[in-house]
Amino acid sequence: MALTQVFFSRQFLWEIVRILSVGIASLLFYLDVIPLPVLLAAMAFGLYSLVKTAAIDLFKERKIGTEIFITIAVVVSVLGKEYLAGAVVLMIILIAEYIASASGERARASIKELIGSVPKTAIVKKDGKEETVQIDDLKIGDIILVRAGEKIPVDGKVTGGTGSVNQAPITGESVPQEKMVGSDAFAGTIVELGALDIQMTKAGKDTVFSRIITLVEEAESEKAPIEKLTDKVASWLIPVVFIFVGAVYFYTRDIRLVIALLIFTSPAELGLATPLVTIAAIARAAREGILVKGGKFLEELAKVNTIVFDKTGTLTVGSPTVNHVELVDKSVDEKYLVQMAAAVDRRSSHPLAKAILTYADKLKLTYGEPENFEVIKGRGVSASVDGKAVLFGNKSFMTERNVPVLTTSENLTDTAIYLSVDNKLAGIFYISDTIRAGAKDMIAGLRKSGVKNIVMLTGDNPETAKHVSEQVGITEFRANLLPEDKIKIVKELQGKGAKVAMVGDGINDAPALVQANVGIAMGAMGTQAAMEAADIVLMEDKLEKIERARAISKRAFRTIKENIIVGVGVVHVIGIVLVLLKILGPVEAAAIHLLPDTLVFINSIKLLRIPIK
Ligand SMILES: Nc1ncnc2c1ncn2[C@@H]1O[C@H](COP(=O)(O)OP(=O)(O)OP(=O)(O)O)[C@@H](O)[C@H]1O
Ligand SMILES: [Zn+2]
Repeated sequence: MALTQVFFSRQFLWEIVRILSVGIASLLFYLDVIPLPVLLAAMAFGLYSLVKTAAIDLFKERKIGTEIFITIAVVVSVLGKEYLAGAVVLMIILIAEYIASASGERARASIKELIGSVPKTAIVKKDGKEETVQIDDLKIGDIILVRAGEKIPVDGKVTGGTGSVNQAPITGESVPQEKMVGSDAFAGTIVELGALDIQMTKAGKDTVFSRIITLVEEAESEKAPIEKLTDKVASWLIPVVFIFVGAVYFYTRDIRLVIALLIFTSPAELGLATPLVTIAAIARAAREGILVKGGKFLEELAKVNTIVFDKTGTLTVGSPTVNHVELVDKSVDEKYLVQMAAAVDRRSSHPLAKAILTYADKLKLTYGEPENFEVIKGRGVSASVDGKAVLFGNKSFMTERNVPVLTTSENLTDTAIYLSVDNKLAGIFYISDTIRAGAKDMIAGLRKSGVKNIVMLTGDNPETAKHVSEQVGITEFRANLLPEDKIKIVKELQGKGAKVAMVGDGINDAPALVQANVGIAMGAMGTQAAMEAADIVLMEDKLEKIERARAISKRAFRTIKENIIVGVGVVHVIGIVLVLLKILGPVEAAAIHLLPDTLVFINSIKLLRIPIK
C-alpha cells in the first residue's frame, strides 16, 4: 500500500472530516462569520473521538492517556473563554493523533509489503491437461506447474523439472537455490529460471510462508519491557503534572498558560515511541529471514550478555559420517559390527543413527529388525537383535550398564560410539560432524557486540566437545549432558545474574530454549518444532543470522531510547520552559507539538531501510 493510500483510507476519513470542521469553524469564527455556538458545536464534534479514546483508556485499560490532557485543555479553554485558542489547539492535536495512528498503520502495511504475498490460484496438471484452480480447491498430492517468473503458490516437493528459485521472501537469502526432483519448494518463493512440477503438501494457512506472516502479526502483542515501563512512567507522571499545572494556575490565573502547559506536559509520544520501532524492527528482521516473536525478545536480545550454544546441528552441520570402526572383539568382523549397529539404530531419528545407516548402505549391507527397541536420552539406544542384547551409545551408557570399556579413544576429535553385544564390548565407531561455515567469525562478532560469556553445551563426550569449541573459538564448554542438564545450566547462569540467549536446533534442546531469556532456533524451514519452541527463529541454517539478529535488536533498542529521550524528553522539556517564559502561547505549543510525533515516526520507520551493522 502506498503512503498516500494509507493516509487517505476510509478508516481515517472521519478523522479528516473532524480536522476540517474544527479548522474551518475556527477560521469563520475568527472572521466573525459564525456565532460562538456554531464554533462550540464544531469543537464538540472534533472532541468526540478524543473523549471516546480517553474514556476507553480510563475505564477499560485503567490508564490515563494523552487524550485526557487534550480534552481537559479544550474544556479549560472554553471555561476560560479562550475559544479560538482552544479550537486551534484541538485541530492541531487532531492532526497529530491522525499522523500517529496512520503511521502505525503504515508500518504494519509495510511489513506485508516487504514479505509479499502468495498467489491465489495455481496451474494444476491433470490427465495431461493444465487448468487454473483456486488454492482453496487444491488437494494434497495435486501436481502444480510453476514456470519461470512465477511465484510458487503452495509448499511441496518437486516431482519434475529443474529450476532456480529465489527464496528471499522466506529466508532473506537472495542467491537463488537450484531445485530438482526431490527438493522442497515453498509458497511465496519465486521461480527465476526453468519450470517445476510441484506436488502439493501444504497450502493456505499451513505453509511456512503463512506461519511467518502470522508470527510477525502476532509479534506486536508481546510488549517489550521498556514499553511496560513507559506505560508505568506515564501513569505516574500524570498526577504530578496536574498538581504542577494546578499550582501554575493558582499563582498566575493565566488560562492561556495552562492550556499551553497541558499540551507539553502530556506524555503523548511515550505511547508511540516503542511500538513503532518494534513493528519496524520485526519487519526488517523478517525480511532477512529472522522471525522475532515479539518486541520483548528484541529488547532481551539487545541486553543479552551470555550466549549458550548447542553443539550438534547448531555449531556443526548435524549430518555426521562414520570415519572408522575399531574391532574390540576379535572373533567378529567389521561387517558384523556395522550390521548390529544399523539394526539397533534403524528405529532412531538421531543424526548419529543416520550416519550409521548411511555407512551400512555404503558397504551394501543388509541388517535385521530390532526388538524391544529403546532410546536412552543422552546415552544411546538398546534393543535385541537376533536374540542378542545390543547396546549402542557413549561411554557413560556402557559404564551404567556395567560393560567394561578399557580402550581409550584413539582419535580425540571424533565422537566414539560403543557397541556392546550381550554385555561385552564388541567395537567402537568413530564418527565426526563438520563444523558450520562461518562459526568462528560469528562467535568473534558476538564477542565484539558485547557478549561476555559464550558457552557450548553438548550431549557428546568432552574430547569432541573440546575439539569443536577450540575450532570455533569458544573457551567454555560442558559435555556429557542430558537435555535436562542443559536447562539446569541455563538456570544456573541466570541465577548468577546473566541474561542468557540459547541457540539450538530445537529438537533435543526445546526445553532449554524455553528456559533461556531468548531462545533462538536454527533451520525452521526443516522442523516445525523449532519454530514453535523458540522466541527467535532463523529460517535458514546460517550462523551469521545470529549476529544479524543481535545487531538489529541492539539498533532497535537504541532507537527506542532515542525516541524517548529526544522525541519525548527534550522537546517537552524545552516546550515547558518556553511556555513558562511566555515565549510560546497555546497555538504555537500545539503546532510545535507536531514535531516530536514526526521525529519519532521518521526515526522508527527508518529501521526498515537503513544499513544495520
Ligand atoms: N541413536 C543413537 N545411536 C548411537 N548413539 C547415540 C544415539 N543417541 C544418542 N547417542 C549417544 O548419546 C550421546 C548424547 O546424545 P544427545 O542426543 O543428547 O546429544 P548430541 O547428539 O551429542 O548433541 P548435542 O547435545 O550437541 O545436540 C551422543 O553423543 C551419542 O554418544
Ligand atoms: Zn542438538
